[in-house]
Amino acid sequence: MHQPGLEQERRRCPPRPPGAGTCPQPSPPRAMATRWGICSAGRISHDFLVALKTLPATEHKAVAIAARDLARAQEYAQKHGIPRAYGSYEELAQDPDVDVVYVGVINPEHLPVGRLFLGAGKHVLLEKPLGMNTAEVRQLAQLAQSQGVFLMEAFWTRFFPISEQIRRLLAQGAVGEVKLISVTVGHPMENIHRLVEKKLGGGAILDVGCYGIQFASMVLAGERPESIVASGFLYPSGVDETTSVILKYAGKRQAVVSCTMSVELPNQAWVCGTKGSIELPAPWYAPTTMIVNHQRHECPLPPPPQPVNFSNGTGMRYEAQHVRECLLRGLKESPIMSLADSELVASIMDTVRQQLGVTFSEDQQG
Ligand SMILES: NC(=O)C1=CN([C@@H]2O[C@H](COP(=O)(O)OP(=O)(O)OC[C@H]3O[C@@H](n4cnc5c(N)ncnc54)[C@H](OP(=O)(O)O)[C@@H]3O)[C@@H](O)[C@H]2O)C=CC1
Ligand SMILES: O=C(O)[C@H](O)[C@H](O)[C@H](O)CO
Repeated sequence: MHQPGLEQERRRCPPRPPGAGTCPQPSPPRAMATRWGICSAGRISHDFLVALKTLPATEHKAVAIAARDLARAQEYAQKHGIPRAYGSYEELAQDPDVDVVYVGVINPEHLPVGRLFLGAGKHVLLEKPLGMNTAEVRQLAQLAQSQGVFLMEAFWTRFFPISEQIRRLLAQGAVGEVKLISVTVGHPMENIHRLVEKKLGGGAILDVGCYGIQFASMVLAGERPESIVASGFLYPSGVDETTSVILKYAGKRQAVVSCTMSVELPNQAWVCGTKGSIELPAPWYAPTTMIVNHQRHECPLPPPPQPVNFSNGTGMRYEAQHVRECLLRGLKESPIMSLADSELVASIMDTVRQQLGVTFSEDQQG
């Protein structure tokens, strides 16, 4: 499963300190390309493949793709120049030439599909939310640990150069003590079947609210809130439509996250501190601009070589680069999006869903 070149490189590269971030510039060619397997021929898998094409082919190669239907896997393989297509995820798991699998399946499948690849000894980059609840996140984290493989939740937001700069600015005290984090995230998405159906793991909290919660967690360096208060509305299907969450932290600090699937929100984020503020314009969760103490900074993305489904979709290049860096260093989890942080985000979402009365069948399973 491991490439000899990568193993050698691992020995040469000492781990970087947590929070050091990923270099936004293309890194010089080192060792062999990271060989990606792609699990699913869905919308986000398409964007991930386009994002990989914005990186040097000497560093990132999509070598195989699997979908539940072979014809769709073949269609994606042809569109994206991927050498091998499989009609089952199991075949991808057994491909010895795949180093790391990008998993872009619907939420309730994250646990079983994640288990399949981790169990086969593959490194895994698994779409958000890592699990349907904290128990699922723990199961995946434990399996990755026992298998000695890398696992990361694909919160792409954290790996944009702007996010790296935010972490640096906060550490330098550029806005003083953070007092309020304010985030809105939401679009009209009621026409997306997987988002309104309970058995498909729908609802705004798991789909987009998670971005706001992980952002608060990043800004406050993984601190656990003292209290969580949520208020919202559900669809008749039992998944959440619109929710606002107040996370209260020690020392009179708050994060306020509003999310919805029914209307377009401003999709902006603010971090307000005792000495200034950081503002992220829309779409803040895929940030290419920030305004720090009234000064604007831009960090544009390379143009997509093919059309993408999601705004700034090529921004997934940064998480892919980060995964490669982690693998080169022999890390089993990311210092930027740790499994403890995934667990914290999941546990906050569990509490929010409990307060709203949103329960999935996965919540009943121990
Ligand atoms: N980081 C980001 O910006 C984004 C992340 N996401 C995340 O990615 C995941 C997928 O979202 P998206 O690509 O929009 O969704 P799609 O509906 O486009 O694709 C989901 C894929 O899930 C697979 N799947 C596996 N089991 C089932 C099942 N029982 N029913 C339906 N589909 C199944 C299918 O794979 P197959 O092709 O094998 O049939 C399908 O292609 C979600 O977890 C979402 O949260 C989504 C959008 C943006
Ligand atoms: O992460 C995302 O951006 C989401 O899953 C989208 O909100 C969703 O696919 C609707 O476009």
